[in-house]
Formats: sequence, C-alpha cells, structure tokens
Amino acid sequence: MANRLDEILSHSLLAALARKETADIAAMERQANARTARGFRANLRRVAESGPAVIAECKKASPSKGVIRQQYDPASFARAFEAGGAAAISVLTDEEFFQGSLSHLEAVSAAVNIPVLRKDFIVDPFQVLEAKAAGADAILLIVAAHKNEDLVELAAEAHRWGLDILCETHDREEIERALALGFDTIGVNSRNLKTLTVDPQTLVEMVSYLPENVIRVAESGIAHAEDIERLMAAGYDAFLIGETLMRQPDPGATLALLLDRQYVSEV
Ligand SMILES: O=P(O)(O)OC[C@@H](O)[C@@H](O)c1c[nH]c2ccccc12
Repeated sequence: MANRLDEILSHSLLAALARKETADIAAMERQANARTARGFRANLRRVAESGPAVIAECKKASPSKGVIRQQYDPASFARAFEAGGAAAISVLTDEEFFQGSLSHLEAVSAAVNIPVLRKDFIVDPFQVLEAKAAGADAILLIVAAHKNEDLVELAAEAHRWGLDILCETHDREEIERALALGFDTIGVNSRNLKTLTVDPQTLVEMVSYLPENVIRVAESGIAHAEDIERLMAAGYDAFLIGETLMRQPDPGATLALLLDRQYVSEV
C-alpha cells in the first residue's frame, strides 16, 4: 500500500500555499490578535482531575472510512458535546480527505466556551495563523510528518499566537522525539498513518513511555466506556473520540452516556 501520510502531507502543503497566495495576511493577523486563546491544555488538566477528559471530534469523513456522517452540522454537535461534558472539541479542517473546512472551525469556536483544536495536517506556519484567526485554541502537530527543525518552527509559531499544541505520536521513537523537544501534551494515535489501520494494543504499550507531567491523550478507535476505563487505568488523562460519536443519531447524548457510565463505574 502506498504511504497515505506522505500523500496527504503533500496535498496539504500545496493547498495551504495556494490559500496563502490570495490571503490578506494583515487582516488575518489583526483577527488573530483580537482573540485570546482558551487554554486547551489547562482545561484537559482541570477535567482530568475528576474523570476522563474527552476531546470530542467533529469529523464528516475520513480516508479510511469515506463519509461517516451525512447530515453534518459541526456547530450543533459541538454545543451538544459541551453540554454532554466534553473537555474540548476537535474539528477536522482538511477539505480533501476529511471533507472539513476552516468555516467549520469558525462556527464551532463561536458556538462553545470550551477550547477548540484545529485537526489538520499542519505543514506550514501559515496554517497556524489560519487556525488562530478562525478561532482555534490549539493545533495538532504530527511528529511522523516532520523533521525536528520543522516541529520546532511550527511550535514557535503556535506559541507566538498563544495556541497550545497536541503533539501526535505513534511509537516509542516518536514519543522520545516529542519529549526531547519539550512537548507537554502528547497524543498516541492507535491508527498507523502510513497504513491507516488501528491497533488498540499500541495505546496500552506506549503510555509507559510518557512521564506523569505530560498530558497523555489516547487517540482513535475508542468505542466503549470500557475502553476509556481500561486506558485511564493504563495512565491516560484524555481521550480523543470521533467516529464513535459521529455515527450515533445523537452524538452529544452518546458522549453524555459514555461519561455517565464511566462516572458510575468509578463510584
Ligand atoms: O474517529 P476515531 O477513531 O475516534 O479517531 C479520532 C482521531 O483520533 C482521528 O480522527 C485522528 C487522529 N489523528 C489524526 C490526524 C489527522 C486526522 C485525523 C486524526
């Protein structure tokens, strides 16, 4: 199988550079400066003190599954996720492979009080400015997508705009790179981005390489309250859940049930 990550990354870069060509950078900078980012990491930390911190994801489609959700209104999902107890919202903004949009991010950011993550393949500093201007409070940076010097450059750009970073890893080597570069909110994605297959065992194995001062985020393939319980017991603080919620008629109510179940079983 061809390496999907490389394909997605090169498309992402071309699309970003095309948008940058016609963008009014000064206007975007004014917009970005006019907003104060809500603390993504701080809110995960706060919620994780008393239970699982869920980052609920708005995702219409994915390269592995095609269209996941026909009727897609990310702002109303996000409001329902907030009411259902989410610690943060993730919004796919990649158009080509996930049928996302920056306009989804804007709508979600305006609809909720909790922090919002721009979920995309960030490969150029321009995308960080876009994220802040559209209302993001955090961006995703995928270790597998970059050399260390690029990660440092993109992280500096995020900090310049007051954005937090969710740093995504897949294996021990990537976790060690993330830690060496000082990332303090680190996700382990059980989906291998080269083959797009999910291996749930990865999450349990990898958490032992993440020290306690790091916010440890389990990503992908989380479907049941038992998954959250098992991963929490293994050491995760936060849980990124997309497809499971998007496939339900009422995603917000499904999240509330997942969290309720968790709470009850903890008592
Ligand atoms: O829908 P799931 O299996 O709950 O997974 C959510 C999230 O982890 C996944 O969407 C994701 C993880 N890393 C990414 C990077 C880009 C796009 C998407 C992703």
